[in-house]
Amino acid sequence: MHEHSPPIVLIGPMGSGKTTVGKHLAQRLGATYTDTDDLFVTRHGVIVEYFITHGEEAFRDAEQEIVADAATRSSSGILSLGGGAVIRAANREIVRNHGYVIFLDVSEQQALQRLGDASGRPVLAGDPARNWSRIRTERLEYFTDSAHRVIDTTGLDVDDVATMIIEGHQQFLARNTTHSMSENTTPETTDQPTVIEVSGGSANEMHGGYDVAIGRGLLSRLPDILGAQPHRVAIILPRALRATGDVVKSALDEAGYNAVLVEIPDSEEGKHIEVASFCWQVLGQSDFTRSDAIVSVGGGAVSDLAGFVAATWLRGVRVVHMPTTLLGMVDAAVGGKTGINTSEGKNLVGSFHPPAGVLADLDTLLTLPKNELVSGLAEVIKCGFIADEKILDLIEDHMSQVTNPHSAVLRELIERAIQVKADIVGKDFKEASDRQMLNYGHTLGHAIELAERYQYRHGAAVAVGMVFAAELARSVGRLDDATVERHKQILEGVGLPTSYHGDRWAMLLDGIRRDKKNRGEQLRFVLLESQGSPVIYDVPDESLLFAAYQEIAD
Ligand SMILES: NC(=O)c1ccc[n+]([C@@H]2O[C@H](COP(=O)([O-])OP(=O)(O)OC[C@H]3O[C@@H](n4cnc5c(N)ncnc54)[C@H](O)[C@@H]3O)[C@@H](O)[C@H]2O)c1
Ligand SMILES: O=C(O)C(=O)C[C@@H](O)[C@H](O)[C@H](O)COP(=O)(O)O
Repeated sequence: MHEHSPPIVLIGPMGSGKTTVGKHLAQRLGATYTDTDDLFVTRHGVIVEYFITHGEEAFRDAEQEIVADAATRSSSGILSLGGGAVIRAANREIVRNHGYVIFLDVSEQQALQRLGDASGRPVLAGDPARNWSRIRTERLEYFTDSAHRVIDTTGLDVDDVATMIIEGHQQFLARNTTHSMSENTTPETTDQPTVIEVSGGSANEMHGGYDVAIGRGLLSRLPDILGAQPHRVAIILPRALRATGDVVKSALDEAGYNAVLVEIPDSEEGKHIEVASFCWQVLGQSDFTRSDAIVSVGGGAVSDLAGFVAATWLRGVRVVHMPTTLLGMVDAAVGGKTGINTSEGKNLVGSFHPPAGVLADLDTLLTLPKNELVSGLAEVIKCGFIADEKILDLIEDHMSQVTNPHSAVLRELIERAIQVKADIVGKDFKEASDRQMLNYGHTLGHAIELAERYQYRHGAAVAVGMVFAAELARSVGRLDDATVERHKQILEGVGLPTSYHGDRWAMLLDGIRRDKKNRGEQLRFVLLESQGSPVIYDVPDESLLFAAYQEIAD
């Protein structure tokens, strides 16, 4: 580590690995390691005793002095902050202005495993699991607020976490050679974006084509896509992405638009008619006209809902998607399908409404939890099986890199998956024929999501659905054993499920009967006849489905 590099500051809840990762990082970088809790003990004695004798306020005052000293004195090195230090706004500002701040997060289960019997942690006494969760939740906003980057350390090896931090730190330094650190909320472009066109002009054409840009620091492109016409812009986003939304809003306000933030419930909770109705209300009260525009910032649930609102408000206004999940980038934001769920099923109400453009900023993936990256990989793998085998080869050859948001492999996977989708959507926007192939794995997948009341990740459900489709294809003599096995190997390899509860068939069949590909009583599936050759299969007899289900039932 260069002697004048800003310190790497680790924050996070108990058990997230601050000490272990911090010491390991210091060793790898030949840097110093400082822990504010250790400094506290050296200056004031045992923390718990100080806390009890002097009270929390006095403890936080003393801790604040230590944080200020440690952050400003160390021009380099690794600094680990006591878990509660982020409660003080002053501490958050100090570390953010003086260092590269990493929020190490962790699951409750893994934190408790790491903490052992937690006897040295009086704040966990009584019910460690409940107390740990409560404390993490209370501090979550502060952690997120202070951090330049979030890393979920659950299940990760300490050396891998260190590598992610070192790579991130190098990029951070590169970005800050010409900017002060406090300006670092919007990462700067360090490379050329890739632009993939989704062409219009097919028989069922209803748009003139649009671009999907993939790269870093793409926000500056937004005004160009919106154009001069819109006066008002509604940025639809979930609460969790408020900080990103603020940055987008400032950029739009600076560019002369009148931008409003419209916060909606997270994930599938947002894909409801009540939420659409709330958005229509905001647009109405803000006097949104036909020349105004909507920007979605978030995952697939947000682009589906925001796209639906854009499609229906005044019978259609412009929408630009800024996907912030892998799944959103490679799939949901790309093809102009919009929709909401009803209590009977997934995406049952919706519309085809092309975006004016899509900005897939890879830097947003830096904060995405690993399970969400894994979920997005299901749609990438789907594109591999239905069209581009190189996707599968890349994943098999670089398994450890596919969830690393910095890796060139992940970027190539994203670009290839988008290309597959763009090629299909460009020819059949309204799903009259070939577009149905993008539904590979979704017939059972959507039924699982419904059965799970949308508490199951979309990608995970699609993964199970693809293995089911592969088993069905094998059982009717369409697909060879090796390709079926390849489904299981690759999906399991990245951490996706390939089986589902044996006792849920009746419930799943209900969902399958409501799939949009069915015609009348005829159930239809997308099956593979070989790698890269999907077809529509009219199911001649429901008992075939049940038999295939036995192959994936656990
Ligand atoms: N329209 C389409 O063509 C299409 C295609 C595929 C999927 N979909 C739909 O997309 C939805 C799934 O999308 P998804 O997997 O993106 O899920 P999601 O939108 O629910 O997002 C997953 C979670 O990640 C959080 N998040 C988003 N960006 C983040 C970031 N940068 N850092 C940290 N957290 C972040 C969200 O707040 C949310 O909690 C489903 O509803 C599915 O039906 C639609
Ligand atoms: O773009 C498409 O077409 C797809 O089918 C992509 C799917 O991955 C996606 O999940 C889509 O939302 C499913 O659409 P639906 O029509 O089955 O609701």
